[in-house]
Amino acid sequence: MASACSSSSSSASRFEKIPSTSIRVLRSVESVRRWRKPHLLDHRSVGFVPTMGALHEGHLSLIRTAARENHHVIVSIYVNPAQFGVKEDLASYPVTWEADSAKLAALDREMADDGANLGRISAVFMPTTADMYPSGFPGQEVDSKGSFVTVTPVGEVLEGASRPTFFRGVATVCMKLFNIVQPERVYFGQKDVQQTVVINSLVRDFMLPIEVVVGPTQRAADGLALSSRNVYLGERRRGVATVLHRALKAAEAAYASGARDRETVLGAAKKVADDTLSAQMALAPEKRVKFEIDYISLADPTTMEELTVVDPAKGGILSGAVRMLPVEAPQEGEDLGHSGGPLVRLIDNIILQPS
Ligand SMILES: Nc1ncnc2c1ncn2[C@@H]1O[C@H](COP(=O)(O)OP(=O)(O)OP(=O)(O)O)[C@@H](O)[C@H]1O
Ligand SMILES: CC(C)(CO)[C@@H](O)C(=O)[O-]
Ligand code: BAL
Repeated sequence: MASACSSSSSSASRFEKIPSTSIRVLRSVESVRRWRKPHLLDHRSVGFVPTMGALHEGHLSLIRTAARENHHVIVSIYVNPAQFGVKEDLASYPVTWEADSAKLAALDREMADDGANLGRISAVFMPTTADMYPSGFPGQEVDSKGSFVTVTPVGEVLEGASRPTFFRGVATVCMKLFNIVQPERVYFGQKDVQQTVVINSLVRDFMLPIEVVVGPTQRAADGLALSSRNVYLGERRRGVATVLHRALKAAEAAYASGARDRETVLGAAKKVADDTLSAQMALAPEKRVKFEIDYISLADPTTMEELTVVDPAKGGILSGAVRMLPVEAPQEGEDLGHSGGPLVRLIDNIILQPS
C-alpha cells in the first residue's frame, strides 16, 4: 500500500504532506510553532479541531465548520493516554492513519470546490507522548503526580464520576494543544457535551483568547451518534446500540409534551431502556444483546448538576452512558467488532433548549 505521507528533498515540497494535497503533516511542537507564526503576523485566523483520529463524519463536520470561519484549519490526531483510566481501552483504541489521511484529503478537495469557505485544511498535528509530556508521562492513575489542569466540580460528575481521570486528562491535553496551536477558534462536538462544558470553563477561567464553537452531533440514519468506538460493536450489538438515543428521545418527548419534573422526564427514558432489555432477555443467548445503563441524567446546562425540575427559561441537558456488554455465545464467523468486541461504553445527549 502506498505511504499515506510524502516528503521530498525538492525545495517546493520539503515539508511532509498528505499526498496530492497541500495539507502539512506536523509531528513536533516546534514544527507547529513554525507553521503558526506567519499566520499570526499576517492576521490569518486559525481554527483548531482536536481529535483522537479514527475520523468519521462527526469530525469532518467540525472541520467543515472551521473552514467556513477561519483562514486555516489545523486538525490534531493524538490518542491522549492521560484521559484513559488504567482499565480502559487505550491499548485497543482504533488507530487508522491511512484511512484518516485519505478522508482529510477527500474533504480538502471537496472544500476547494466550495466558494463559501474562508480556508481549507492547512495542517494535521500528530504529536508523540514524549512531545506532549516533556517532563515525562505522569501516568494514568488517579493519584499520578504531574502538571495537570483540573476543572471542578463540573469535571467530577457524570462522565467524571465514571471516569475519574478523564476530564483532568482532557483539560490538561487541551491546555497544551491550545498553547501549541494558539488558535482563534476551537471546535468541539456536542456528542461529548460535558467535555464542551469543561472546555468552556477552562477557556473562561484561564482567560484564554479563544472562541469555543460547538458543532451538532452527527448521527447514523437510525439515530446512533457517530463515535470512533462504534467499530467495537459488531453487527449484533450495533442493532441494539440505539437504545440510549431512543431513551433520550423519549425523555425529550415527555418534556415537549409539558413534563418538567425529573421523575416524569427521566421515567420516559428508563421505560425505553427497561423495555429494550426485557425484549433482549427474551431472546436466546446466541441472539441477544445485554447492556447496562451507566447513568441517564437531567442536568443544568452550565454546571451539569442534576435538576429536579427544569426551568424552561434555562433548559437542560439530557445525557447518558450505556455499557454494551460483550456478546454471549458468539457464533462461528460472527462479526464481533474491532478487537474482538470488548465491552463498549457509548455516550449521547440531547439539549432541551431554553424557551
Ligand atoms: N457524532 C459526532 N458528532 C459531532 N462531533 C463529534 C461526534 N463524535 C465525536 N465528535 C467530536 O469530535 C471531537 C474528537 O472526538 P474523538 O476523536 O474522541 O471522537 P469520538 O468519536 O468522540 O471518539 P470516542 O468514540 O473515543 O468517544 C470531539 O470534539 C468530539 O465531540
Ligand atoms: C478533545 C480530545 C481530542 C482531547 O484528547 C478528546 O477528548 C476527544 O477527542 O474528544
Ligand atoms: N470523545 C471522548 C474521548 C474519550 O472518550 O476518551
